[in-house]
Amino acid sequence: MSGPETLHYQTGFGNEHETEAAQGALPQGRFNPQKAPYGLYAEQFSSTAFTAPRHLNRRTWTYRIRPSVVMGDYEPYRTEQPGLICTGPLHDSPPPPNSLRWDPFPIPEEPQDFIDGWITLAVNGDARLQVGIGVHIYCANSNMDQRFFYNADGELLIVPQQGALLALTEMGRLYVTPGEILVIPRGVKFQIELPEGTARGYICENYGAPLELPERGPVGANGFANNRDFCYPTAWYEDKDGSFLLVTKFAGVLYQATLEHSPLDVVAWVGNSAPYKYDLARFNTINTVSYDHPDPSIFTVLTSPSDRPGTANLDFVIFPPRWMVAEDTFRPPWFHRNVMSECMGLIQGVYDAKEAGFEPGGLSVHNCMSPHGPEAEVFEKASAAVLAPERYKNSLAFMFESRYMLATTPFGLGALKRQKDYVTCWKGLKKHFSLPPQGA
Ligand SMILES: O=C(O)Cc1cc(O)ccc1O
Ligand SMILES: [Fe+2]
Repeated sequence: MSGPETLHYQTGFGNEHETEAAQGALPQGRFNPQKAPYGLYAEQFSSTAFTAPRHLNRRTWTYRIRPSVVMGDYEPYRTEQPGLICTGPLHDSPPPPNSLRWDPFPIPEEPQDFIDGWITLAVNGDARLQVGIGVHIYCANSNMDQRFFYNADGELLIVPQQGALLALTEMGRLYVTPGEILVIPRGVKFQIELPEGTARGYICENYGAPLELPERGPVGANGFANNRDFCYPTAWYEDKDGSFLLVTKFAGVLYQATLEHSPLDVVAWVGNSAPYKYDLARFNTINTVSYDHPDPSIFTVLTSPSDRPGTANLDFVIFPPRWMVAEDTFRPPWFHRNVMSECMGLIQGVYDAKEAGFEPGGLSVHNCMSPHGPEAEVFEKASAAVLAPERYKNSLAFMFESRYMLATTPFGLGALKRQKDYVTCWKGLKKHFSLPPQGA
């Protein structure tokens, strides 16, 4: 097993990293010399168009034992389990204006690896147009065995909630635990192992532009997620012949192809497109020290911009442990209606707007313009609270926020884990209105 202690990382978001698992494997001074060192093949991996502006351009040169084209043809994916992976658009499922919430899904009894353990709950946009997101959860109890996966439909933002993940990828290995996130670029081949035997968590599949760090504006040169805290793997490879499957999701359809060698055969690489992990505890939280509850955009870790300025295809926002000091302020999230569609999950603890019914591993969807906010008990309590400085401890919630309305999958709508009475958490909000007596 490769525990956290044996793995080394290179740090710096979007840096041009370079790494070799065998000394001298990385060509110097050019990317594709006539003969690459040690008989390796050079292969470029492009995550943005060749012509994307320099500050957005992402590509990596890999030096591998065999080029990726050494593989069988793709054919439809064969599985005994009916798949629960869906991709936008969902033509027969209009996005619901009702707010939705699910209890956590259980880890299955039957063997299920990371790929077969995907359940899609909501999607928007259109993967074929590279617009929108898919929201999935995963519940797994087996390592991916003799098979590898890549997603042609988007980048994967993986948010573990329970159990560590060991991601074996073309660019190297990453060990990721709850409280950390893992981002795997579109197209990178990988295998997930479960060092603790079981794992559960969330996946946001980003069909749009690769996630990037948000602007800091007047906050300045530091703060929020700092570039140096993003960890990229060092080169690692296996020179393994055998009988393997490469599974891919391409325009919403799963395919498989045979491989006679492990595709994790990159001995050296250089570039700025690679999987990375980030410990959410490193987030430098910035908030009010005077009054009012600021918009949660102050908690944005990563953003996938759309073509409309400031209006994201996907914002990944967290609600980390922090001090609350706002004076004369209703401190929990306010009641609101938002043009952006919100999908929330909970990694641990209790979320300040919802003290009951929103469990770690659960998920909620509050769609475009659908009203939501603190539940009745939270409203009463926070309206009467003594406003001393208070530390919000041991709690970590997050939000996938998108400009596009979220459609719920038929499985998600029909799931026993869906709380059919979610709306009743606001039923107890009483009328408090009264004017002072006339002439008083
Ligand atoms: O709906 C939610 O709980 C997420 C949220 C949190 C917050 O602090 C302000 C606005 C918002 O949408
Ligand atoms: Fe909200």
